[in-house]
Amino acid sequence: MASQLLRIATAGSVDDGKSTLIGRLLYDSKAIFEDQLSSVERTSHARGQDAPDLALLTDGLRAEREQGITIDVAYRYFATPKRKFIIADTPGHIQYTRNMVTGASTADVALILIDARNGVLEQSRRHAFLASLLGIPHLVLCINKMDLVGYSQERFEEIRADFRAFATKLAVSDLTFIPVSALVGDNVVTRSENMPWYEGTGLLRHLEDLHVASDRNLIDARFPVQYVIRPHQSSHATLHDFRGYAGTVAGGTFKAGDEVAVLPSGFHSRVAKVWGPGGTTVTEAFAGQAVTIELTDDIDITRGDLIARPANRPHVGQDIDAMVCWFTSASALTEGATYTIMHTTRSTRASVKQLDYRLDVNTLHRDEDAEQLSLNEIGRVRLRTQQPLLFDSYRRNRDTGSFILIDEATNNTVAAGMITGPSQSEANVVWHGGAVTREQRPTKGLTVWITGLSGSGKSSVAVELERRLVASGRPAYLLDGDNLRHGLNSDLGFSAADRAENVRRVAAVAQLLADAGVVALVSLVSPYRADRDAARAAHEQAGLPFLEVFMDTPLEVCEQRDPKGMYAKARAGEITGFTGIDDPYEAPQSPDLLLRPADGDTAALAGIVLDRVERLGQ
Ligand SMILES: Nc1ncnc2c1ncn2[C@@H]1O[C@H](COP(=O)(O)OS(=O)(=O)O)[C@@H](OP(=O)(O)O)[C@H]1O
Ligand SMILES: Nc1ncnc2c1ncn2[C@@H]1O[C@H](COP(=O)(O)OP(=O)(O)O)[C@@H](O)[C@H]1O
Repeated sequence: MASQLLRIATAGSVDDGKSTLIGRLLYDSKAIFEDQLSSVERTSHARGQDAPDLALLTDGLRAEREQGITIDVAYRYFATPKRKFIIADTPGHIQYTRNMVTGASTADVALILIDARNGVLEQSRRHAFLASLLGIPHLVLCINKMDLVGYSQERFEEIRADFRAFATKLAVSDLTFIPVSALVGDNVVTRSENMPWYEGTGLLRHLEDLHVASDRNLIDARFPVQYVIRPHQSSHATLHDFRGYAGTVAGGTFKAGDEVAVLPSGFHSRVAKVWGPGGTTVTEAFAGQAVTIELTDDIDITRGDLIARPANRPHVGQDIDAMVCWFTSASALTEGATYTIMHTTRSTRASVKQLDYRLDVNTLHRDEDAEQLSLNEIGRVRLRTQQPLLFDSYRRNRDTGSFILIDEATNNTVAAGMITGPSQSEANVVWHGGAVTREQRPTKGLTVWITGLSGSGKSSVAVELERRLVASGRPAYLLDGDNLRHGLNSDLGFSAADRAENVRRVAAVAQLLADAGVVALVSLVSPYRADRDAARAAHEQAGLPFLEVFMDTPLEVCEQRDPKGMYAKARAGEITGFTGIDDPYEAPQSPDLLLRPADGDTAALAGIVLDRVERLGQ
């Protein structure tokens, strides 16, 4: 593989020596153009300086930049024989949050500068926090101006200990400290002879050797469709019938032959071909590559849809929890406000249902009474979108996990957001507590969630459980997917989005029953892991026990039983998207209970579940 590109974000102010450090990297690695250098040398000379002022390399650029208000982040490219680098240089002025978020959201590594004389300042903590919020996997702390503290090892150790104490509260997995002097050149490109006590590598060497391949998410295949190339659109005769989907791979890989699911419709197909930018086919497309995908079937796909794997899909939903950074002083984020949300290739409207808290980035304190987010402030919000989004958590995927908010009146970008996950219940809505507490109720409720293929025996076990529990005096109630689809869920079909909604509603009803002291017995195919996980999370958040029972009956057995003749119809093509046949079933990875036909008949299986329920207490 060609030398891997490293994306670097820098944080720190001019005073910390950031510009000089970048200049030093470019200068000592001979990565700057001759004309730039001679201009810097001339200017330095004119100012009576002997050595070139390396800060001019980046500051000159900044001066140009500040004339225009739109470009806040400058990207510098340089290369060594080992690697190519892009540095996002974000000025440390008032718009720091915005600049850091825009400049650093794709970074592999963040360089944070600390002036050795000043030690860890609020600003250093803020930058480190932002880097961790943005999910930048590697953090390099350059303790700069070591020449001004007599190259003191003690001072270096002191700053390192101080910063480490703060960093334990952050989600940073790789933290490196390098003592440098950008001005003199110590430990930037060449190892310093002034600090023999430092046994690590210099900055450039560290950046060259940084292993980032494993940081990339190669598992979750995601392809947000940017535009559809329709048949007859091309005048080229051979392309006359061509229908392709253009976009940038946002995770995992895509290659011809891959089975895919198109969301939100849930239709399945296969990748026929993957076209690269040059108009030739490529064997495989990776995250970050712009390609056109051709499928074997003609499916109705529009911009904003997403192609994924049948057994590995993003969340589909309208209720989203996210951390949001507010960018503008012209307005503030408040509950109830509505914005345009741009998420991957989809845009829709989003309203702020709730501002959970505002975060003090210096102390990491959460202010739950906050009523708004102003310029540079960060907080957690709950959003409701008009159309469902197809998303992952930002932690899992930076592309499908991030969005921006646009003010509909001014068309300005007012915020960037990082999705933490689907909204975790209505627990934060003002809940009108009744007069009776859960403890005061005569029985303790819980939810038994039985998942499995159609015909796996879910209903049989659930019916038997209900009978036995009620006979023993314990209130229990069966929520059967089939039955609920006649009433509560009669508006839902079997697309991935509808199934997600089906599961969400049934989980909400189960939660109410469990809260009331009833054993809610859910019998639902619920084929997607993410949906079941969300049901569990909602229960856990509300402090209610949740028991996931997996009816692990092999497909062949279910198909043989075929009590309603559904499998026969699915095989005959009379029903499409039937779970197990041409729709996926994502088996639970760690269910609370796993029941197999070999474990006994319905009565025996119900007995196993009952045992577990009784062990949870009354
Ligand atoms: N396309 C498709 N896929 C799966 N199942 C289908 C489909 N179409 C109809 N049915 C019948 O509907 C029952 C499943 O409904 P659920 O509400 O449990 O499904 S889901 O949880 O929303 O996936 C299920 O009933 P059970 O056999 O009781 O599980 C099926 O008989
Ligand atoms: N443990 C079992 N052993 C043998 N047959 C079973 C068992 N459990 C259920 N069945 C039979 O399998 C069929 C499907 O069961 P059902 O409970 O309706 O499944 P599901 O609710 O998962 O669709 C029924 O005909 C039922 O009699």
